[in-house]
Amino acid sequence: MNRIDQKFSELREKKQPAFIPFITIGDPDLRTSIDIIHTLEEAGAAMVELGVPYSDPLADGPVIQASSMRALRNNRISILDCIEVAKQARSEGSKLPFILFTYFNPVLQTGLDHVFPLLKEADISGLIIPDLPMEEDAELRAIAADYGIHLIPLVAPTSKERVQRIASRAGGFVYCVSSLGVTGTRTEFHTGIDEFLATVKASTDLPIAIGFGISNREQFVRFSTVCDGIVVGSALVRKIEEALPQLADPATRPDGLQSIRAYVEALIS
Ligand SMILES: O=P(O)(O)OC[C@@H](O)[C@@H](O)c1c[nH]c2ccccc12
Repeated sequence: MNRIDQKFSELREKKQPAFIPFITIGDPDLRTSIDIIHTLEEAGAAMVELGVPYSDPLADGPVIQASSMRALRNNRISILDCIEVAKQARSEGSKLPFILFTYFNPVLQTGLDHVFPLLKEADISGLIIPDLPMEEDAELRAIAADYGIHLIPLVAPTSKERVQRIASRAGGFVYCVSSLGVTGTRTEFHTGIDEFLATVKASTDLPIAIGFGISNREQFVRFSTVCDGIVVGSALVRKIEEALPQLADPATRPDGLQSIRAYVEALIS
């Protein structure tokens, strides 16, 4: 059974939402990303989105764009490096379901036939490719299914009539984007967000998760009543950015990791 499915059914039993953090792999470096993955797991993350840094993150706001640039500037992170990070974290005992988050170009450049065996070998359970529209995902969806890897679709409040079609082909869970525009913390969400979430929920038996803009406990609680999962990216990436000086020095590294853990624990428990 796919780790994502397993985790959602465990959490459903406990009537708990899945906290799904997003981090940019390689920001500030690969080893620190592995330590952050372990820290997120200790803090209560249900699964983790491992972001492949990309030079043209068109769907990302300033925080994640800066994070991608740091990762690429520090050490030219490739999609293969990110897959390796997942493999290493697993070999160090992580039980988290891993979701590789990547724009389509790095997958295309590496080649589907090359990427999928590596994803499988690294025990990666899901894939999110924000710039791969449903109309063009047939080949990738078929290969993902062969490897038992969920291709997790994004649905936006404007996806109205497409929601049904997108949800009917989804795997793992349906990622509901809370607002139009790019990633980044928000105080307001798309008007009609609750109706949108109800529409998605009615169109699939899969769990639904919400992302874009969530940063505080009040928002986490609000969306936990409707969604099975809550994704937090920018707010967490910002915390990592603030902790960079501590993470850079072995003497203060534990404090840096602790500040990340404290943020997550305050958010979800
Ligand atoms: O950063 P936010 O506002 O918390 O949103 C989650 C988001 O970071 C993560 O899921 C993600 C990172 N890059 C993306 C691009 C498109 C859709 C989603 C994403």
